[in-house]
Amino acid sequence: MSVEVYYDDDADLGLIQGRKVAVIGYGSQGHAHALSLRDSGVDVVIGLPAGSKSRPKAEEQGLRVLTPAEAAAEADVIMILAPDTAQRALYAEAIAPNLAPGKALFFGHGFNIRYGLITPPADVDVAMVAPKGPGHLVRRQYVDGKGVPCLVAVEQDASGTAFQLALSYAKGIGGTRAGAIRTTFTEETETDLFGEQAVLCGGAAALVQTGFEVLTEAGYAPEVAYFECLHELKLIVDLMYEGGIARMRYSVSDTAEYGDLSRGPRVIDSRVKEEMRKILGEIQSGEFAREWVAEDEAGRPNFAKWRAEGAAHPIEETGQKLRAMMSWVDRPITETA
Ligand SMILES: NC(=O)C1=CN([C@@H]2O[C@H](COP(=O)(O)OP(=O)(O)OC[C@H]3O[C@@H](n4cnc5c(N)ncnc54)[C@H](OP(=O)(O)O)[C@@H]3O)[C@@H](O)[C@H]2O)C=CC1
Ligand SMILES: CC[C@](O)(C(C)=O)C(=O)O
Ligand SMILES: [Mg+2]
Ligand SMILES: [Mg+2]
Repeated sequence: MSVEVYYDDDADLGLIQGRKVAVIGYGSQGHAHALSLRDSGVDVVIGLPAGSKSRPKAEEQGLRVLTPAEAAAEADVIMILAPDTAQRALYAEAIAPNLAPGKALFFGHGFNIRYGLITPPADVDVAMVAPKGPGHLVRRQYVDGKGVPCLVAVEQDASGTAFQLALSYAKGIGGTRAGAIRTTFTEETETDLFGEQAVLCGGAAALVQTGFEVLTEAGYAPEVAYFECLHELKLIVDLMYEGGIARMRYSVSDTAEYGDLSRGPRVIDSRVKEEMRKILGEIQSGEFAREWVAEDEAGRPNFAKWRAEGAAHPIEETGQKLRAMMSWVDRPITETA
């Protein structure tokens, strides 16, 4: 199945420049969207609760910060970039009362629409601009004149121009420099959850930790194991990013390539593939969404425990020491650029 990919020349920045945009939330994605839209000449206001710790970060950047309800009331386009689990209550309390015909409700991920946690009225546009990358890199790439690809979708086209408006927004954050793909809320939500669970975050982190454990438990130095299993992974993935798996295989030694071809499928075997299919099934059926919403409502006990266990893994201590010697690696995370 072929998809439509849109680039800068396909998008009219003037559409979003002609609207007032409320960015609700100023975290990883929120700061990137808000600052890049502003730098693209868009009138932006930030919506954050009164006691939010993000408020000073946005204000330091000269952005106007209101409550979510005030920002939603002022804006023509309301982009929700609060945590997925906070969006249902946020929408009911602050956004829904401030929607009116002609306004547009935007999302950075389809979770709340796909799983029926938010049901907007029929007279507003409902669209999504979902960058395929972490917010801090969305901003960094924009500043560097590059862009992170985006998925763009329209759930409800009350105005008849929702897609063009979403594409214009994507241009404002640098997405159409790299390419914006037209998709649906369902496809974005299900593939995004699958990607982060099985490959990008869950799969990659477990692979790195397990490789580190096997080497250190066999008596090898943690520093050697760290460089081998974590640091070098970025350099290997950089080659895949630039030219696919083929370019990585071109650059590594024939010995590495033979080991890759003969041993890789033993690590990621049919059992792993079957588990990936199960994970996808839990996403498609809504089981994962129900579990995550219930976990959040219970105060996130498992999330907190697993996060603490991850932070206490020996690879973190080893990495901290080694990265301290590499000023170009330990780049601080900021909500400015
Ligand atoms: N992280 C990423 O790179 C990506 C995220 N997305 C999607 O973007 C959305 C935002 O995620 P992400 O940027 O990670 O979120 P973060 O957790 O990084 O930031 C959330 C922001 O929302 C604020 N916030 C929390 N509760 C509320 C509320 N009730 N009302 C208004 N603001 C609130 C937080 O303020 P405070 O500082 O006070 O907590 C913070 O500024 C999600 O839908 C996510 O799936 C999509 C692609 C990638
Ligand atoms: C890979 C994780 C992600 O989907 C992202 C940065 O794209 C997220 O939800 O943060
Ligand atoms: Mg993602
Ligand atoms: Mg995601």
